[in-house]
Amino acid sequence: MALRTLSAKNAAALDQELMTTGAFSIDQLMELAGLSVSQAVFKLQPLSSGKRILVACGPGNNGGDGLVAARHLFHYGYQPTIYYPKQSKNDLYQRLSKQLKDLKIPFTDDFHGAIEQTDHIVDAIFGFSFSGEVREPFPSVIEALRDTKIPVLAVDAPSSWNIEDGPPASGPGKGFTPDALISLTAPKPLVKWFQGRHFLGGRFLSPAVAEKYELDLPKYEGLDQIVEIV
Ligand SMILES: NC(=O)C1=CN([C@@H]2O[C@H](COP(=O)(O)OP(=O)(O)OC[C@H]3O[C@@H](n4cnc5c(N)ncnc54)[C@H](O)[C@@H]3O)[C@@H](O)[C@H]2O)[C@H](O)CC1
Ligand SMILES: [K+]
Repeated sequence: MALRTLSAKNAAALDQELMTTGAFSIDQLMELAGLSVSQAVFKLQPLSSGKRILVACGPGNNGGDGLVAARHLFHYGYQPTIYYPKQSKNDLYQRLSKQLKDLKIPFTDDFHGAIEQTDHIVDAIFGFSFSGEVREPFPSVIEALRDTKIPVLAVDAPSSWNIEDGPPASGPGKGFTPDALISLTAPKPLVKWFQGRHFLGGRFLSPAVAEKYELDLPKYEGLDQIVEIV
């Protein structure tokens, strides 16, 4: 099933529309995005195969999705660890971090040490607003994601990939091919170059918005917040 894609520009416009005329708040959208990420982890990494999940969070909303996912994962019985080197002062991210600290979920500054002690990794570093060369402190983190044998689930985009043009031809992300991807609301054009397991989240889109942005509304099963694209 090849779903229609959403450019970075239209993804930002759609989010703005949901939060204005659509009357959603960013907290709601991020909660639903993070919940869908947690469900993808549950599908990819059964609790019986290892509970340790390293969640790498970037400075924007992609990172926020990772923080939300970590909270849900804790409640499912996983042991998340957070790497969040560029913490935003924004109230929403502060509250999401506080919720995790109240659950005694560890935050680490040592990504390279943490990657040796995890069963699965969530790449919530950059989403549809990534552009240009990867800036510090993330180049060595992206290299570690590229080189590790531990499975990686990328949130909305493999971090460092160009949203329209896919994998970078140079830099730390050259050769970074995560095992799985969860696209949020709609796949971005980069999925053309992605070959792993692919999930879609965003079970809140109205038929009218889907039609306006020319998106496919997939058939979600039961209580699922995700659907696997096969
Ligand atoms: N509709 C949905 O399903 C929702 C998805 N969400 C997620 O939000 C991201 C997009 O979030 P945004 O804040 O616009 O941007 P990013 O997180 O992708 O990144 C911005 C952040 O990164 C910095 N940055 C950009 N380029 C670089 C670079 N080359 N080097 C270093 N740092 C860089 C930039 O300065 C910002 O700080 C979307 O993909 C979804 O994951 C929302 O949760 C809402 C609902
Ligand atoms: K990402």
